Amino acid sequence: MLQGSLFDQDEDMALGPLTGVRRTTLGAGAWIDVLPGWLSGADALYEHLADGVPWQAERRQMYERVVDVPRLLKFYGDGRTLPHPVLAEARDALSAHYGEELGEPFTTAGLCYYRDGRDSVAWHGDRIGRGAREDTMVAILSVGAPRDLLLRPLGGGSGSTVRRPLGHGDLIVMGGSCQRTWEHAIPKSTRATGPRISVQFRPHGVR
Ligand SMILES: O=C(O)CCC(=O)C(=O)O
Ligand SMILES: [Fe+2]
Repeated sequence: MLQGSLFDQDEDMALGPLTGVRRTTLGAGAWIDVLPGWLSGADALYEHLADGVPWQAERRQMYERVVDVPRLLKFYGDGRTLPHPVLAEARDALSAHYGEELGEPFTTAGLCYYRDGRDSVAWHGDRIGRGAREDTMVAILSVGAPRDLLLRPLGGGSGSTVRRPLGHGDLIVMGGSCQRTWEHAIPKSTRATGPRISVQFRPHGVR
């Protein structure tokens, strides 16, 4: 459960204007846009998603072993009804704000549930789809406990790692060549860490 005292339990859920995003150029054609507190009143969304999404535990082949994926997942493809109306509002606001630069709308939503600090996502780029070849954007809305998102240039060594803490209601957008020239990760945390849910909005064919 979230600690009520830390969060805005009674605040109305509302998305702020995207005009407040701040862009950081990472290099090699990659950038990130950050907007802390994009969604206010995010407690209700966290609770709704934690309880209401049919979360899936997945297992993946890793070399000769099958291992648990260290987070729960649920993917909503193009045209699927999202589990809360504010997520459709968020997707449409992102499409309106970035449409010209991106050249297409955001259409899918991937949800991840990090139950505690042991859950994580290893270094990767979102390169299953077109992100392997083309510039694109992946926009992430974070709710629940804060976790760090790390970014590093592909093959560039850990000296150039960028750390962006993502808190309750925060938005980060990875853009340009970020998925193919950089990698990102949510590292495990050894500190007592509450649960976090992230919602990744992507265009059609990016995964
Ligand atoms: O949880 C996050 O913020 C990142 C998730 C991610 O990188 C992914 O699902 O591809
Ligand atoms: Fe990713």
